Amino acid sequence: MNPSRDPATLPPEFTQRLERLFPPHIYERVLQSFSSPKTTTFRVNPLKTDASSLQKELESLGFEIEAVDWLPGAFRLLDPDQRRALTESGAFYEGRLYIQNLSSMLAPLILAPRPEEQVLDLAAAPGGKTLMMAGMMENRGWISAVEPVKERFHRLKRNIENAGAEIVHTYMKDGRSVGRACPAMFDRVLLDAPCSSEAKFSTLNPKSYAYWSPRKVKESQRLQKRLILSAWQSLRPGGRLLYSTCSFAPEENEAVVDHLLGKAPDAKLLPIELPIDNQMEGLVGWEKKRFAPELERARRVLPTEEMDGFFLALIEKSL
Ligand SMILES: C[S@@+](CC[C@H](N)C(=O)[O-])C[C@H]1O[C@@H](n2cnc3c(N)ncnc32)[C@H](O)[C@@H]1O
Repeated sequence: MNPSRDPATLPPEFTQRLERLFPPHIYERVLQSFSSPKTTTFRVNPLKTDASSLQKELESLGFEIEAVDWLPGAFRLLDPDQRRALTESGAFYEGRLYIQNLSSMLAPLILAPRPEEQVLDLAAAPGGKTLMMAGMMENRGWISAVEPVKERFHRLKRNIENAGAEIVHTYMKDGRSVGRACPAMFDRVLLDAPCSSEAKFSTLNPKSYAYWSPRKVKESQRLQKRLILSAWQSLRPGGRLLYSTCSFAPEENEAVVDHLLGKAPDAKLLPIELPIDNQMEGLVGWEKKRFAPELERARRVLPTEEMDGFFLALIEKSL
């Protein structure tokens, strides 16, 4: 498969599923986003510097950047040709900045961990969200970051050391076992679940969807259902769980959260306020399957020229 600007190169079974999921005007937009290059965005690491010093440092080196007005500490790189130079800059190497899609930054923003809390990141590598949470917690408290895949685990460790995130403790473990091992231990749990990644497919990188199939979506769902129950078990009463994926598939999103709601009478979905326009509430046109009405509170972030597609659900455990 060769890189192409034509969305017609995506697997037809995949685009048909999207067509059933979204209203026509959104479907067209989503489809086009798979063939457009994305703006590079990044985040200041407040454990090493502050946004205005970072901005001055990068501008003095000739980088064309702009602060994202709805997300303090986030920037966009205006000149796409400077991406390579950014990844070779001292600020990048020394962990003063972290390149991250804006959609990914929404998960910590909505979970909102605070200093001194006990936090679990159940699927953590390479660590972008873990590090953002360590910054929000001002390096005070405790973050357990779990990742079972060896190479990814070591990358996570390197990123944490480089960022100076001293409150992060890493565990090379399967997230499915954590709930049983650490019941009711955490104030906040992030489950940024392994998924089919279909909201990040790009026709410019056909490898991104080379192995996609409806069967893969179902396989992801099986793992996600077990991970969400483990995440729930590890959460203390009164605590909050943020479930996110970079997939559009209801099987990997609503169905997984619905599975938890069916097993946990103490689970309640909370409304989510996102500071962006490109979002969609609830489900449109997804065939016969019905989910708990509360699922309307979950959000899909629609892809744009600078944001990947994303799904977010915030769930609270009753006291
Ligand atoms: C979407 S990525 C996480 C991205 C990360 N939160 C970030 O922002 O950098 C999902 C991660 O889950 C890991 N994973 C796969 N199976 C897992 C399991 N059984 N338990 C925990 N994590 C798992 C994958 O290796 C992958 O690193």
